[in-house]
Amino acid sequence: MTTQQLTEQIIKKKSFLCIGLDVDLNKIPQHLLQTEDPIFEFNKAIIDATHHLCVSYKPNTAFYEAYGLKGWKALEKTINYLNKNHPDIFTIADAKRGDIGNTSTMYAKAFFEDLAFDSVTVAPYMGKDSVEPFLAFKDKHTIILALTSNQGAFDFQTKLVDGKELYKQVLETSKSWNNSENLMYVVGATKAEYFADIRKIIPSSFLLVPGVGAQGGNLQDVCKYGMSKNVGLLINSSRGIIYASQKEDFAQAAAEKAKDLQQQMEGILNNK
Ligand SMILES: O=C(O)c1cc(=O)[nH]c(=O)n1[C@@H]1O[C@H](COP(=O)(O)O)[C@@H](O)[C@H]1O
Repeated sequence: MTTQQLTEQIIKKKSFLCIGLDVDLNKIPQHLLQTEDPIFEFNKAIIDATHHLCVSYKPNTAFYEAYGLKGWKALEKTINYLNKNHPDIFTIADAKRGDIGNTSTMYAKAFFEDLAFDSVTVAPYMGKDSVEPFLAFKDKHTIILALTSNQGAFDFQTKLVDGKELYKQVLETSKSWNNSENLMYVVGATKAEYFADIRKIIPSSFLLVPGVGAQGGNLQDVCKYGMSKNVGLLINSSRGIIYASQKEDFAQAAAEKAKDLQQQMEGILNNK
């Protein structure tokens, strides 16, 4: 999917919501545990109830890898289900990969070819040759960590290197990489006051913004400082949506939480 097509979906659905599919078997409704594939059944019910309210889904691979082969199979079934039934939805494998070049190529094949995701999250700290193998894939997107939502972001990312914050060095340097038009960036919703500075360096790139909901980030503030001419934002919420209820009505409850965010987004887009 191209960024142009993603923007068209945002305008059509009046939403720039990304729902995080971070499935924890301790948190899903008990009755699903009796099914053959509880992780996939949970995802399918959430997707069926929310696909009209969001433009993207982001399974974090940790929540699948934790369950071994069963978990990876459920991830494969989930991406296949999305690609077959909702090809207009932008899919993100949140895997935070990155390694020496030939290893990154294999990671890229795993997520872009074998699993056919539209994008993958990548840690940029091994530099250009660790990220370019992902960028080489046409119409696929590489979402690198810029300024993350957690407290530890202040350990390194905001430290000055040659007089400039490290995350700004990442933003600036990454623009010179081959196929950098395929880059998107992670910026945490908990860091709203940084968005204006970030937009000075990357005015139109898409930003994946996690941290709304369970981590306390504020949607209005993020949009005020982070929205570009073409919207340029994907706001992620995982636990705040998918665990709205642990009872039989869990999918309906998730849809209500998603609808609440979608309506706020519609209001913001109308006033843009
Ligand atoms: O790359 C990410 O998506 C990510 C980056 C970041 O800075 N902070 C962050 O929370 N995430 C992911 O976004 C999701 C947030 O989940 P909730 O806090 O439950 O909404 C999790 O899958 C995190 O791993």
